Amino acid sequence: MDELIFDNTFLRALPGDPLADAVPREVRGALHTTVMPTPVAAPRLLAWSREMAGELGFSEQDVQAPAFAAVFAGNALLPGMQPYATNYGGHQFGHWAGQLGDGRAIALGEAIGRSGHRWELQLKGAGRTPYSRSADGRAVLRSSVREFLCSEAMHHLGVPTTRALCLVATGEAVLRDMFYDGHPQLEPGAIVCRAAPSFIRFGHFELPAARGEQALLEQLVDFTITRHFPHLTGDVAARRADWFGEVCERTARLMAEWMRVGFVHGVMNTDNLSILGLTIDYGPYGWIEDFDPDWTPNTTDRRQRRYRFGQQPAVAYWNLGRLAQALSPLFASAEPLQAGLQRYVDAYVAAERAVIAGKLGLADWRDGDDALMAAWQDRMRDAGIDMTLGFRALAAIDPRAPSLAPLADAFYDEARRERETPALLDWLARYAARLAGDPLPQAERSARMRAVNPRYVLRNYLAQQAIERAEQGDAAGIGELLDLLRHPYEDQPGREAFAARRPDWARDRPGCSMLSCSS
Ligand SMILES: Nc1ncnc2c1ncn2[C@@H]1O[C@H](COP(=O)(O)OP(=O)(O)OP(=O)(O)O)[C@@H](O)[C@H]1O
Ligand SMILES: [Mg+2]
Repeated sequence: MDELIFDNTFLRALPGDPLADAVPREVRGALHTTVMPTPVAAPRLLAWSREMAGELGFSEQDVQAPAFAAVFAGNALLPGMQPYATNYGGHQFGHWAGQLGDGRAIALGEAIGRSGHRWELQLKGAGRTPYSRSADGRAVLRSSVREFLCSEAMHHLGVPTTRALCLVATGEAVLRDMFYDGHPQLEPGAIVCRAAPSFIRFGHFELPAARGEQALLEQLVDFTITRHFPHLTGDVAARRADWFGEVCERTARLMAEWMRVGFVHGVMNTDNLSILGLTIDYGPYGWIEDFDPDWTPNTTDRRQRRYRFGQQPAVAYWNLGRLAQALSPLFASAEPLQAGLQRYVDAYVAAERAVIAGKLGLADWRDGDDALMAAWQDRMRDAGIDMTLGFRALAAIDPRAPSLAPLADAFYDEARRERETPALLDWLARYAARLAGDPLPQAERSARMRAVNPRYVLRNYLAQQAIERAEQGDAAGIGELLDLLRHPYEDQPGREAFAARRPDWARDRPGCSMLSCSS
């Protein structure tokens, strides 16, 4: 375990807070504060990612040793680890919120993986930092299970994401008012060790910009480019312009991926958008079940629905606008920033077309295919079809004799199924006609479709079942789900139940369809 090498560039290259304690405060002129994780009573390993452990050179024996749980609960450090919390701001639900920062996330350092890639390791729920404001710096088991599982599930789906190394129970209770209704309860606490090339967010740039700390902003921009976008060349002005454009493009591709798999982030504040285009902060996220572009899992956003599924690409664009505004002091004119934002639009259109062609099994996107997709989404919404099952079933449609048989298990409501059958058959006929003019042989088409339309996703109720088991002391359900979600595109004999549509009991149940921000 001691062989892991750390090279803590963020800490070394960027200005830090002269104070090193966890007293809540405004931290100016600095991007990080040295702060130790607060030790916990009884660390116990609940789950771990085989792939991430392998990348970091941890053997199964290492992982199972008590020292591993101690390190990733924040009770001990490996040589080379230098804990710190970072300083960022953000727009929350459309409003500038000022300094936020890592209030419960503590970075341990940047480890060099077996592949040569660098991984910033970060504990979420490791205790108070100067950025905790009035909160406790901790995380509950339920939100930590969800973060651990979804980080790895998204990776296996091929969606850019921060990763998770392990999940450790703290043996301590955390007080949470889950529905903000005046009924706080003690819940088991946990810590996830996340891993990513960097956790830099849009909000890291917004905060120094809002404070007029231009030199700090410039340092952060140039550090980000040098460390994380080394392929960009040219003079400083050109590199900065290209960098912003690439951030826009990566964000566009990420949005197309979320829309492809039916992921709703739930809290797309600018402090939760990664500068590397990774999915970051698995809070009150959810997966689309009965197809509804207006759905959001986040109970805090129930009325405004700012972060609803169908709105995500537009919100990302709005967030990039805030980033552009923050960066504007570094540009002689607005033109490069506007060009970058245009790159978002163009990249999103291109990525969306590729997603449409992939999900419908078309050799190439052609004029009219977006309307075909939109019509299918309308049919799924009106008929109450499960998104994952609905798309997966399309691969089994025979274009010479289209029928609804492959969709038999995808409906949530019998009456709506009956009512919408004629419209569905019309759509199938239109789809079959489109396939008739497409060069892909049927077998290849089906295989391609199954490679982009997952069979297994982290359905909200599945995560909730694993959480409830873990809360009862049996963490095995977490590992079982992770194992399933390692191969989301393969039919896994014996595991059909995990692909089934959400059971009725889970429809309106907290944790299954409604998630609280309280975590
Ligand atoms: N229990 C807590 N203690 C201290 N700070 C917290 C706590 N929960 C959230 N915060 C802080 O509130 C802000 C917004 O929280 P948000 O829910 O977006 O993030 P998060 O889930 O804690 O973390 P991350 O974005 O790192 O995944 C962040 O600054 C976060 O650190
Ligand atoms: Mg956050």
